[in-house]
Amino acid sequence: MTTLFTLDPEPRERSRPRPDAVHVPDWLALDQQRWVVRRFREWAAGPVPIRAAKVRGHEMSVRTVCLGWHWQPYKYTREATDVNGARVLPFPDWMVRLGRRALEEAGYSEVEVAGYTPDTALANYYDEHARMGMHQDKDEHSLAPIVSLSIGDACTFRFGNTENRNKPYTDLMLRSGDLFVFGGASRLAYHGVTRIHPATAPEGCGLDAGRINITMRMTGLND
Ligand SMILES: O=C(O)CCC(=O)C(=O)O
Ligand SMILES: [Fe+2]
Repeated sequence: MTTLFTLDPEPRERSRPRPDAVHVPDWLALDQQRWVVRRFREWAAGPVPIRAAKVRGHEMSVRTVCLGWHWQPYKYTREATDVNGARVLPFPDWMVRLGRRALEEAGYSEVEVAGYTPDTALANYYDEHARMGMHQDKDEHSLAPIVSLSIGDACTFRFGNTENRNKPYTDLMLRSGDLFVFGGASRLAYHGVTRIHPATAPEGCGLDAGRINITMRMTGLND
């Protein structure tokens, strides 16, 4: 039975909002979250500093730093030609291993797991006012699954359909440590972040305010 002021909330259930999309609550432990937040702070410092990408001349409210390949709306490049021209940091081996473990957790086959070699990550920072409009991740030339990790404040994540930005969609609460994987029939589903819930980051996650989201992807690009 749940009571109002319970200290240990009930474990949250795993869900599949659509075929080939899975939400795994509390996947990363607090010490792992803290470790990733430390890495995020290193990435954000450069060589390509974290920045708000411009979409059709308008700065996004989310700030992004990339690994492996630099994303700017509609393309991936090795050098951040829209920031300072520097080459982005390499994609770390530990993140490839983490991505494979995420697919395993999400129920992908051994062959799919072994073949998963993400080569770019977009690490986003949301302050309490930041949002991300409904969009498809379609600048990649590969339809390999996307692995998403969340740390810090919770958000409302809207996961929709592959046709358009409108209903049907499912609103999920992504909290610190949660994993979300979308591939296969959901790889091109529209999705976005409709709000950040301030002051919901758990003690010890390494982030006092705001939310970090990391998505790893396969670009399908060669040098
Ligand atoms: O912040 C999130 O959970 C989603 C981020 C996202 O959709 C993206 O970076 O393309
Ligand atoms: Fe996205």
